[in-house]
Amino acid sequence: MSAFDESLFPFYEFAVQRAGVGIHAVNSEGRTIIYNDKMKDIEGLDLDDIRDLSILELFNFRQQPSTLMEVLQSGQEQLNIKQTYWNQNETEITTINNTYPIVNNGVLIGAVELSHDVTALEKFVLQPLTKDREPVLLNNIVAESESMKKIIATAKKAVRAKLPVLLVGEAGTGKDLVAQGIHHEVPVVDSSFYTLYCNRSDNQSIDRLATELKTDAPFTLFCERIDFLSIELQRKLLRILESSDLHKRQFIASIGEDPVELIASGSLLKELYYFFASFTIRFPPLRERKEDILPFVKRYLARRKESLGTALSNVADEVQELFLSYTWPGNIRELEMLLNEVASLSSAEITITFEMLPQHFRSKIAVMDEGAVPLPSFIMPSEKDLLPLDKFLREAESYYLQKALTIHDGNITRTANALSMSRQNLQYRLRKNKKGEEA
Ligand SMILES: Nc1ncnc2c1ncn2[C@@H]1O[C@H](COP(=O)(O)OP(=O)(O)OP(=O)(O)O)[C@@H](O)[C@H]1O
Repeated sequence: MSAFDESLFPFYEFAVQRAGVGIHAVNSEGRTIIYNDKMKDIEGLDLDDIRDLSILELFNFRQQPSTLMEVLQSGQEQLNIKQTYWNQNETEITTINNTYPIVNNGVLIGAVELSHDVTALEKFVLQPLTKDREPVLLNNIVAESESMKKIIATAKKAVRAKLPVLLVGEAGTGKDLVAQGIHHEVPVVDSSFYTLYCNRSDNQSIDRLATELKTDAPFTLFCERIDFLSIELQRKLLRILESSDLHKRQFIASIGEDPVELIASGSLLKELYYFFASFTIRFPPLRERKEDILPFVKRYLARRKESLGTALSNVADEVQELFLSYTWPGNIRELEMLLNEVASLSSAEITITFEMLPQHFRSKIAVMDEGAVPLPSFIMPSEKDLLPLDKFLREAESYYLQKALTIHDGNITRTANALSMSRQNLQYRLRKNKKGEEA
């Protein structure tokens, strides 16, 4: 088969588009040249969104080191790299990636990443192993920090008052867990816990809910992330809830950001907010209540030992310090998934040591240690966080140059060679960026 047989291109193209793995290929300059439908599903982006972006602009998309960029730099393949991130649709995604350099006639011409979406596997097979097998009780939730203790106390008051509750906090802070704790606080015979997973355009589940609410059965309804529903569906949900018997049911909802901002940006219906807001419970991110980190780890290891018989029961001092200094953008969920990963790869080890931490986590810590200013995220969660383009590009450039210098031990000549620029150009850009930072 000739490599240049152009009549085969439609077949290649078809196979790439229909493949069950995400495929993302970049040329040697880091420009995207292939981005298939599966990758679009995974990342929530379109080829048109990214075609004109250089890797500089793209590489912070996952807020994790870009394996494509690393492979372009090193020429070495990277296999079985697990990444968890929040895509453009604010959906949490876990992938396992294999990234390969593409070499033609001895010259590196680009890199290709194959992404396996294992989100469902994580959620339904791996995560339940760490979940409580018994009903979640408010008293069993890890609450060492003052703010978490206050959350538990307010949740108990809400149960007594039997009023709707609004849980406000970033993803992974424990809103779902507290909703379940509220449900189990005062057991009601035959009462069930229902979760309405709010999806922008999912009319059907709202209709199913309307039918369910017509019955007499007691239950707790948890509307998870109502801010993800379109305003039209929020209005419909409100109508259904208002026509239901409030005394028989416990209604709980969650949102991911401050309600005032969500209302102002048109993502939350004011009236729906008022419906739930009798008890508003705010969950601070984990980085603002670090006292919960080590107790959570301790409890996780004890449970894992009990259910799966793993030997792990301690954390080395060095790792404890890292856990306390890291910012945990994915909150307790991120910590829990990291522990899942470490524990599933452990055998007879008793203590979690630095060497047992996965490479992607160590890279994040390394970036923090270098004092690098985290890049503004390429995909912004809300309009207010958008930076002017030239400011974003300046920050991206500064970050990239610093990373490149670190890789080459601060050696200007080697760094300039690696970046295919002259020493003078590199020095000029470093000086310019420094002035920009001082200004
Ligand atoms: N205080 C805590 N004690 C024990 N486990 C916790 C605590 N907070 C969170 N978790 C665990 O972390 C994971 C994420 O929590 P949860 O699903 O409740 O977050 P969430 O705020 O509802 O996230 P999202 O907004 O993405 O739905 C769960 O597995 C949960 O069991």
